Amino acid sequence: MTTPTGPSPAPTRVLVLNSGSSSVKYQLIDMADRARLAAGLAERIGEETSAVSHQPLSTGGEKREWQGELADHDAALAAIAQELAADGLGLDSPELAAIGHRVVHGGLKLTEPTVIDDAVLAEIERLVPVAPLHNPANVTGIRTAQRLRPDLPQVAVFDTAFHSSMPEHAARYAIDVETADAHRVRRYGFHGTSHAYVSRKAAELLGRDGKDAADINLIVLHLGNGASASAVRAGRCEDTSMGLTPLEGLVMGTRSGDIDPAVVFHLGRVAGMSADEVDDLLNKRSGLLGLCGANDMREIRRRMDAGDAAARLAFDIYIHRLRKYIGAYYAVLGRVDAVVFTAGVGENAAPVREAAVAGLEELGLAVDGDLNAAGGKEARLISPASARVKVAVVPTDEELEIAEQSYALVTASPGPGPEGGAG
Ligand SMILES: Nc1ncnc2c1ncn2[C@@H]1O[C@H](COP(=O)(O)OP(=O)(O)O)[C@@H](O)[C@H]1O
Ligand SMILES: CC(=O)OP(=O)(O)O
Ligand SMILES: [Mg+2]
Repeated sequence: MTTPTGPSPAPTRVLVLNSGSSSVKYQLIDMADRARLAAGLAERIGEETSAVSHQPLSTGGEKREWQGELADHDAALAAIAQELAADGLGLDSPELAAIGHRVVHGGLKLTEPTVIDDAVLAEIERLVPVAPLHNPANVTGIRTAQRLRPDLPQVAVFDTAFHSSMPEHAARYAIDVETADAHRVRRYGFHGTSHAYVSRKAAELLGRDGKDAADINLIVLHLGNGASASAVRAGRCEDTSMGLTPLEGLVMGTRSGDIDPAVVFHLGRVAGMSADEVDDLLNKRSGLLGLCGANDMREIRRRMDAGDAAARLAFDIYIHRLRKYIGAYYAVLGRVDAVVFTAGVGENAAPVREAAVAGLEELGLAVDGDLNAAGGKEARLISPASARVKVAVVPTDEELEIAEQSYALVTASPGPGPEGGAG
């Protein structure tokens, strides 16, 4: 007897890897129905107290936690692969269509989702100096994934891509043009995958109120560990708060955001600090952490409630900067339909949202106390019904967006694989 063997169905699953300096977030998504099959996080990579938490979503099983030592990203990906395999979703699965990687800096050349070949990987590595906290981890994640599945297309989706539409007057620093061009010193912007996804979801939300998506102006506030604001007109970025690197702009968990560049020379001349030491200070020992010793907004709120003056001041500085950007982008856009909060702090911290727009009724901005306090996982409005400018909370989903873009690319290519892709 012979068993009928039809052509095997085309693979539809995408594994998304978001590799950070000491963590890897991952999701396995089936693009046939956008079902999330598994999600998890490997953290504290390189320490003795590494941990993996894995959510087996396809089986509805219990979250699994593992603790031990993950020496490096290779070890972390091996642990992730093992967790997936335990659910029958191993990396050797023929149902995998692609592995999608979040890559933070794509520079001037890489502005579209791209199948990764040697030249693309070399370009991502070349950009390490302008994304020192992120691109090295992205490169490691890609190399490890390539080793595990050399046959699969590996797709890079860039944080900088969405902002490549910024007009020249927003993207250029006011410094000597020849020097800037010789070294590609300009504003690139980051968190673009999130800003793009959230802008689209916010337009859908406002569209239910009868707004025309092609005429919606938004101020999007992505407030996570890293934080950035963007001014979006009809789905295109007009300005964003991060610049050459993800250090410019808002006050962040451990990054200073905007600072007089002369602070750098001053610390060099007066404190004898090297460029690398100042880099480390501004990226890793500043922001909320530098101001009050904590970078988690939950911890800062707890300390404020207990009367901690340093936590109060850190919060006030964070909010002051945020309000300056709301004002600036209001002026950039001229007319604003909504201010949109997203990411860990933006989605969860009602006091941050309230303080960010407090007293701005003259600009048409206000939040409703009850709506703001009510939690929820759905995109929602938190402004009073009468508000001229809406305030919204829109959960971001960088992983789904990366999966969408990766899958679209590999299914559009003539023959999926590095030869068939864009580049
Ligand atoms: N319930 C909450 N209240 C206040 N802040 C929160 C809450 N939940 C998460 N956060 C904040 O979100 C931050 C992480 O945001 P996230 O978007 O996950 O960041 P990243 O992707 O950069 O790691 C944490 O540092 C924490 O301050
Ligand atoms: C670009 C950036 O700041 O990313 P993250 O918020 O993940 O650190
Ligand atoms: Mg994030």
